[in-house]
Amino acid sequence: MILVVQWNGKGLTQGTAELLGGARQLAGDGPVAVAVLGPGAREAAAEAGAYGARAYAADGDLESYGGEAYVATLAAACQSLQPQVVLLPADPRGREVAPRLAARLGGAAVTDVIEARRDGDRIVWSRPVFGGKAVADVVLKKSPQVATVRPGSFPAAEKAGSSPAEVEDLPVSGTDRPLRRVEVRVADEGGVRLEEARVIVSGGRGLGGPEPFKDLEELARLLGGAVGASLAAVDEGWAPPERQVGQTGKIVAPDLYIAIGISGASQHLAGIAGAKTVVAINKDPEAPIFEVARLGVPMEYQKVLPHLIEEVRKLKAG
Ligand SMILES: Cc1cc2nc3c(=O)[nH]c(=O)nc-3n(C[C@H](O)[C@H](O)[C@H](O)COP(=O)(O)OP(=O)(O)OC[C@H]3O[C@@H](n4cnc5c(N)ncnc54)[C@H](O)[C@@H]3O)c2cc1C
Repeated sequence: MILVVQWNGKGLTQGTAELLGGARQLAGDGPVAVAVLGPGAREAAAEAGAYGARAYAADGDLESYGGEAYVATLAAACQSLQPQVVLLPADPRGREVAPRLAARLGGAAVTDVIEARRDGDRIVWSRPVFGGKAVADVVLKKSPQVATVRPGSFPAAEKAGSSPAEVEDLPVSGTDRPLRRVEVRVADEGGVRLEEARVIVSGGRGLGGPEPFKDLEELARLLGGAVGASLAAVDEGWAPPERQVGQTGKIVAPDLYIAIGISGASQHLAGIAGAKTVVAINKDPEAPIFEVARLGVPMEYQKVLPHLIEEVRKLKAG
């Protein structure tokens, strides 16, 4: 069995549909299952039926107990379900849980997977290394194989129907530890979430100040996308930290990534390795961003951006 995990219970997410797509590829004719952990998990898990997957739910407040509740609950589930592979989202929770879960089950973990394929009995997991400059193929020698998968790595599974799955309950464990959450502060991301955006318009230090980010927002709005930023722009206070793209920010995989005034440092590129098309506007024709850009505009952005916005506006109107 291949077990796909989702952390919260508000319906099955796009990310889970992608993990299900990957699970289906790797499972061949074998069974695929979804486990949803958190409040509302039962309802969300039932949607797995539409994908022909089995459904499990640990419906309860795990978040208050930190990573331990997720690890303990999943470990107990894996001990009874015996999956060969567990797929987790490559988000902060997934990065925390994957190695701990693998260690507890005597398995092995691989993080930040961007591709996976069957090679006979083995699964070959591909993950970026050296800040995205190279890709390593990894074969895990212990089972279960626990992998965190970056968004956009697999095409989302198609729904085969709409009938809800029978949901089996998983007991919630790990809530008897001394760690308790005292407060939650939710960052107001407003609009489209970076991780789910199909289009991202990102700005860097080359914008020269916070004002031009309003134009980036306008372009992103017209394209139905989200605004991103380099670490330099975030450090300057021109964009909030939750907008940072890169090695220490968000890992994104949009269809279109427009980088404006961003040099293309390896730490930034590490966050956009999964972008399908990169467009760069940068006044320095030698900027490394052009090495990954399919379309490059080696000009000052002030001379390009207003026209770009105007053209998109016309196209949308016409
Ligand atoms: C451990 C570590 C982790 C890091 N993590 C991240 C991360 O997650 N994300 C990240 O982004 N960075 C990260 N960095 C920082 C990274 O190394 C770079 O410093 C940063 O990405 C640079 O941001 P930038 O491209 O906006 O700025 P710069 O490198 O200063 O580039 C600005 C660019 O704008 C261009 N420009 C200037 N004026 C104009 C104009 N008028 N029109 C058009 N172009 C113009 C310039 O030619 C230049 O190429 C990390 C660094 C370290 C050491």
